[in-house]
Amino acid sequence: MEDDTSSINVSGLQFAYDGQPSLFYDFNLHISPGSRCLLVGANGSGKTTLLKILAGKNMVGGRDVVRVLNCSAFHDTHLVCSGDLSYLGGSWSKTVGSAGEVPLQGDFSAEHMIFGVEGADPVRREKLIQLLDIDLEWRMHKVSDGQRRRVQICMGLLHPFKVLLLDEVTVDLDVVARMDLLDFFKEECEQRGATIVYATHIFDGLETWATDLAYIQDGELKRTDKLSELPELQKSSNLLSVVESWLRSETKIDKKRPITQAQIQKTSPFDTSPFRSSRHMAYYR
Ligand SMILES: Nc1ncnc2c1ncn2[C@@H]1O[C@H](COP(=O)(O)OP(=O)(O)OP(=O)(O)O)[C@@H](O)[C@H]1O
Repeated sequence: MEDDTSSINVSGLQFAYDGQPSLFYDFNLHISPGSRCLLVGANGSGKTTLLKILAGKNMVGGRDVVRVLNCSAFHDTHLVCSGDLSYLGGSWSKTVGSAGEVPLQGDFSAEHMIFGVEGADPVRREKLIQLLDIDLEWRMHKVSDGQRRRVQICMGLLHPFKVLLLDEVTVDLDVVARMDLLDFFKEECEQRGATIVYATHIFDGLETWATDLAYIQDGELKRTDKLSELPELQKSSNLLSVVESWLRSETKIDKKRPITQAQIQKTSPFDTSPFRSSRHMAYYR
């Protein structure tokens, strides 16, 4: 059901890649302002696809299906152009307002990239350059992955976002950069009421950072929890082992599923999709 007070409202989302069975079917998700929500799930469960849909990169249904800040993520392009909605993904490019996708691997300086983002507040820009320890003289085609990532993150944060979607962007960062960045994100949520959805497989330090967690299996939302109320976490206080146990039990259930003769006939030796969920099994019947 639509909830006007949420930053993110997904109601009855259906989505399939061309020629594929539905990845999302009647998918619903509501995230409150100020949340730092971890998006967890196995490889291929749909995290990146969901983040891209939330970022307005795919048209899915009508204007009411995927709402961000009470606007349609796909139709209301001002969300991205204004910087209110920012998406930082795995590829080496950054969507910068109306300039569209900006590549981050050419022979440009870090300064050229960062100062090329229009309308940035100089104080915020300086803070981010310091925080991410960026040398403005770096040439983008000669930097390490972690250094290139810092510039990408800096550009993505220059405008004070209201909703930030992060797809495993801290993976190249060293421990200090990652922890400083997580602190900065926390501050942004607590001081400005910004909302962050963060898909990751790295759980170090996230027990006390995240406020919420959404767990996806094969495009289905298996659970959403307030981290402070997660019963398993109260027992072990280790998010990694909690998520590990969920993912391991997922595999066990799948392995126990019987394989029908029809599936064997319709499946190539390299296609494991019928093993993944009962919904996908139905597709192959
Ligand atoms: N462009 C595409 N065309 C067809 N199928 C795709 C495409 N991108 C992803 N998929 C499929 O959609 C499903 C979900 O992929 P997605 O990348 O969203 O998963 P994920 O949870 O982000 O995985 P990971 O943890 O590995 O990043 C997978 O089965 C994947 O094979």
